[in-house]
Amino acid sequence: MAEPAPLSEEEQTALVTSDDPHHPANLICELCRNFYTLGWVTGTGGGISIKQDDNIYIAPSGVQKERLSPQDMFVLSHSTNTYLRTPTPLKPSACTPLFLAAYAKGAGACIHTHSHWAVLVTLISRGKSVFRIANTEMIKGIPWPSRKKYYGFHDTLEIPIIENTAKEEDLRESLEKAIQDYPDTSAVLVRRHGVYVWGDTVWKAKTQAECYDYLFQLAVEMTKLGLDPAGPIEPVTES
Ligand SMILES: CSCCC(=O)C(=O)COP(=O)(O)O
Ligand SMILES: [Zn+2]
Repeated sequence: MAEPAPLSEEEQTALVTSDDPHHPANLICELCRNFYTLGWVTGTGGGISIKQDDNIYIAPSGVQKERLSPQDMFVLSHSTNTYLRTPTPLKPSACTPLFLAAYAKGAGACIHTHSHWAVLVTLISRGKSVFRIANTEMIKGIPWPSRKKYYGFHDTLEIPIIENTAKEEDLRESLEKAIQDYPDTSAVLVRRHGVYVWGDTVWKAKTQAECYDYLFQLAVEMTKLGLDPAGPIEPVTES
């Protein structure tokens, strides 16, 4: 099939220009400012990508994510895997292959954070390739696709952990394997690095990223107190 003709300058600009605050190009800027205040995307690392119909919106690499403007956004066609918009002299996020792995699973948005809690949870998991937590209210914010429901309070949530690589883009293979091994997961932790979280929509991805981050913090604090995040509920012995 012939390559589609490249878009004109005006057409490329139109892809990222909208008064609608919910337009992906606007939303990525707003959410990155919020995520920066949470410590999720500081020092240019981390970010978010949003898919609208066939168009995937991606921020540039190596720029301060809290200072993005809609005109900085790359737009990739999912079906043809070609860029519709490439704002020079920028490069698309190094997380792009990882975002694409989430889109291959049917996601509508993918968030990558460098949250301390995500990093610490991979460290307390010492050499394990999965993190587990159970009997915690915020587990109920995480979908369980094969059961067509959300996890329940008493369920054990498992999040795969992969090892970091020198270059972000080289994580793709092990992230895809983790998704294969844990087909119900909507997050993959990267040891000493952070986490990728995806959801059906941008709002679901955001809610899930918040629930995961809460669970990671809780697990780290529980472990410091000598409590097992995946342990059973203690029976009540005194009235
Ligand atoms: C100091 S950030 C190191 C690279 C990284 O982990 C990352 O998430 C950067 O992504 P970018 O979108 O800036 O390519
Ligand atoms: Zn990163």
